[in-house]
Amino acid sequence: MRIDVVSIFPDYLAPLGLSLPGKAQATGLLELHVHDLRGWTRDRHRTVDDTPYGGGAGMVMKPEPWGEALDELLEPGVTLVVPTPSGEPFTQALARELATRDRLLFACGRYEGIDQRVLDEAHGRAEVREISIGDYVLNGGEVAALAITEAVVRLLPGFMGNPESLVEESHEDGLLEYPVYTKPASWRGREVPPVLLSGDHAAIAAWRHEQAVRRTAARRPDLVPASVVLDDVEVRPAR
Ligand SMILES: Nc1ccc2ncsc2c1
Repeated sequence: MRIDVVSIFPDYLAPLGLSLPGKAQATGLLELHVHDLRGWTRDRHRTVDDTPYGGGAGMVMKPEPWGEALDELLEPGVTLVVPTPSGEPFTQALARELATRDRLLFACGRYEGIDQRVLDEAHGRAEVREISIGDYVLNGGEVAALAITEAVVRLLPGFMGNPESLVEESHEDGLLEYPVYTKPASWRGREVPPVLLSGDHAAIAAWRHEQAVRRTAARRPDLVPASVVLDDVEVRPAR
């Protein structure tokens, strides 16, 4: 997979050279290119934003630099990923979908966003996915690009040493992860649940699944499959 990221803060993407994505690059599974949007500006001040038509606070990213960046990078077969608070929610299912693509191009907006005409034009010639990583206020799309990249890259075939570890993870089966324990067996008067020391793998698997369901019901009732009924789990009311 090749990933290109365009941002006015390219250094923000430096962590992609470390840990998971860094390893993928070293093994040839991932080709990563980070670009400074200002490289596609034409004026001496390298202007990337301007005031919004219709008034209002903040600035909007100008279409010209983005248009030229996409002219160069949005080649046939590239999926354009636009992190935005108004996007579709990013989920593990969407991460799996993006992991099937040959090339991703992240357009990281700042300010109040990118002139809509850039996205409208891109829709006419490429797959465009506007994606949100959550309902809170960030200053731009770079954090989302980091998160989406990590979630996608670790799904690339051959990247994770033990593919089995991908199956048990949180959200892979739609549930939150069960609680985990390691040595020592007793710590500050707190003991590891005995079932985990029993060697009974069926009992351990059953306990872990029940813990995952209980934790999901308590913290994320929206994720609990309708088929599951837990009569003794306190589910916090939706705020
Ligand atoms: N403010 C905000 C919230 C979510 C989000 N997701 C991708 S960019 C972004 C920006």
